[in-house]
Amino acid sequence: MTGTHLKWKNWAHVTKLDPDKHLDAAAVEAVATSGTDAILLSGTLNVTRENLADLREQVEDYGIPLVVEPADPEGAVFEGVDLLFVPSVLNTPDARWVVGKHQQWALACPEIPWEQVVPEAYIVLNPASAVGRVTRAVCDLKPAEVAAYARCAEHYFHFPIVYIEYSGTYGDPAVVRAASEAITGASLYYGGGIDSAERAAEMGRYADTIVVGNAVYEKGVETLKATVKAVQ
Ligand SMILES: CC(C)=CCC/C(C)=C/CC/C(C)=C/CC/C(C)=C/COP(=O)(O)OP(=O)(O)O
Ligand SMILES: O=P(O)(O)OC[C@@H](O)CO
Ligand SMILES: [Mg+2]
Repeated sequence: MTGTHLKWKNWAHVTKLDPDKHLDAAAVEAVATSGTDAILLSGTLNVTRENLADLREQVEDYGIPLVVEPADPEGAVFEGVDLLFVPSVLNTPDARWVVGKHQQWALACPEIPWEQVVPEAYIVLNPASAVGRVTRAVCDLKPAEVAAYARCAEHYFHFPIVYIEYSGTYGDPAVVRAASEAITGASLYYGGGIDSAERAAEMGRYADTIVVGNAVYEKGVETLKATVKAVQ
């Protein structure tokens, strides 16, 4: 399976696994066969080439699409994965997280396989999350302000993915709804605090794709399966 042939735009449910956390083999198998459409290998802190490769080896034999979502250029590893989802954070005053890291990456690696790269427009809304702290995102935004970022992402920058990120906490459905009403062509991702079928269904009404991360570790695979069932 090559990246360009993957129908990532049809994914309704994605599971985000963190290379900095451990799952045993039974849990990995249960995630890979849960019905989730893809596995994202991603974390803001403590992701190394080693723990990323270890996690990739645990998940790679199940035939499920694998995506790396790097938090820095060192984490941009294409080996053994289908696609790279590369974030740009829109609501930060620090341009490093918009295009600066990307420029450093392009400088260091002149031969990036761009056809395997899918850019993501992140709107980071939990200031206490690792990604919120690292990027110093301005999170105190009204639904209309988030929607305006989403419109810029789609119509001005032509990002294929707009990602409403509440990592670690459950977000405001009114914000996700406003973003969904603001865009037409881009895929709307929602991630943060989804740990039940009810929350999956609520955000799944507005988002094209929901992302479940912490609940896999904190609540287990049965909960993950309930979130899959709620949106498929
Ligand atoms: C140019 C390249 C290849 C990379 C730079 C990419 C950028 C700009 C990243 C900035 C945003 C970021 C750090 C994204 C990482 C993905 C993400 C949001 C992971 C989840 O993070 P948390 O759940 O907050 O962190 P932990 O899981 O580490 O606690
Ligand atoms: O870990 P949770 O809170 O499920 O968030 C999912 C994902 O959006 C994190 O980047
Ligand atoms: Mg996390």
